[in-house]
This record gives sequence, C-alpha cells and structure tokens, in this order.
Amino acid sequence: MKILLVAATSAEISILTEHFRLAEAEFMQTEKFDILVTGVGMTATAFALGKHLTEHYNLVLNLGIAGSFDPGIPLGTVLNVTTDELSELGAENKGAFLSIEELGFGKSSHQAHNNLLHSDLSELRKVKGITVNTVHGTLQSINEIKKRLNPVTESMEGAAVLYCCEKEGIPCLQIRSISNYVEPRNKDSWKIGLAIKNLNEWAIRFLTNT
Ligand SMILES: O=C(O)c1cccc(C(=O)CC[C@H]2O[C@@H](n3cnc4c(=O)[nH]cnc43)[C@H](O)[C@@H]2O)c1
Repeated sequence: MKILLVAATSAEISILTEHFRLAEAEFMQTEKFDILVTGVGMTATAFALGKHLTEHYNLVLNLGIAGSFDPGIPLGTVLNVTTDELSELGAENKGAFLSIEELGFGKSSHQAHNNLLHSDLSELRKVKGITVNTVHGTLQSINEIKKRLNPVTESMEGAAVLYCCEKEGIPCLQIRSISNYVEPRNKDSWKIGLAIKNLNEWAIRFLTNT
C-alpha cells in the first residue's frame, strides 16, 4: 500500500517528519508513503494535488489541525472527518444562502471513501466538517453556519482533498486534531502544540502499522 500524506503546513506534520528522519521539503518520498505539503487553503491544495495525485497511490491521508464547533470535544482530540462540505460555495439570495446544488452547478458535500478496517481508525470518532476560505470569527456567522449545516469541524483544505480523491477514484482519509474552538477569534486560547502532538502520534502509529 502506497500512501500520499497531505498536509497544509510542514509544522502540522513536524513530529512525524522528524520521527521518520525526513529532510523537510514540499514533496518527500519514502518506500511506504510520500508527503505533500500543499500550503494553506483549497486553491493551494487542489493545485498541489493536481500535480501529484496519480493512480500510483492506494490511499490519500489528509492530516491537519482544525477548529471545533462543539465545545464538548476536548482540544487535542483526533477525529476522522468522513464528510466535508464546501460551505461557502453558492450564492446569497435576499438574506438566504443558495448552495451549489440549489444553483444546479454540482455538489458541495464530499465523502472520504475508503474500505479501511484499521484498528487505529476504530478509536476515532467520525464527524462532519466544513471547509472555508474565511475562518468563522463572529457569533452571527457561527450561529448561521451551525443552523444551516451543523458541522463539527472547520478546516481550510479538507473538502478540496476529498473532492480531488473522488475525481480520481482514490481512497481517502481525513484525520484532524482539534486546536481551537470556532468562536470569536482568540488565538491565545488555541492549543496548536497539543493538537499537533496528538495528530502526529496517531499518524506515526497508523503509518507504522499499515
Ligand atoms: O501558529 C502556529 O504555530 C501554527 C502552527 C501550525 C499550523 C498553524 C495554522 O494556523 C495552520 C492553519 C491550518 O489550520 C487549520 N485550522 C485550524 N483551526 C481552524 C479553524 O478554526 N478554522 C479553519 N481552519 C482551521 C486550517 O486547515 C489551516 O490550514 C499555526
């Protein structure tokens, strides 16, 4: 099984690259897995995957940190984001939002298709995420998106990875560790170090056991 591991920033997978003694680069190759560091956001992610995603890979593993809409999920929790929605793709219509489905131009919701029965996966809660260009940071926009889509996580790349994998028919897994709650912006309360540590420990186990 050859895996393409995809992350937005090298910082999010730094413990893993150190563990496997890899010299940091945008694209790293090993016998069992390759690593692609795309840059933050959907455009950078789709561009990088457009260049590197081939049938050569049996699985794409998207790793990253994320925000949680659910205050009951402890920071540092690692989650399996199985459904991810391009929540901003659509049109405003007199105070309401029309999705890309309603406009008749495609679909906004994407699935992480795979048939993995891996023991390291069974411990993770499966959740629904949204992917955004603008991180939610006001009570009004947070309440609106909760009411419209009721997501658990928010990232800036997830749905783009799932979209590319769906298009190429390549199995996919999105694993995210919660670094912060989606709330009026307060970066001081983010626990990025804890989220990266837990994410990387999970990924090292998964890559070692696969
Ligand atoms: O400040 C740092 O030390 C630092 C280290 C590593 C990564 C970061 C990032 O800010 C990564 C951006 C990355 O994080 C995802 N993310 C995290 N929380 C949220 C959120 O609440 N809403 C949307 N995206 C979030 C996102 O996928 C970015 O790619 C900083």
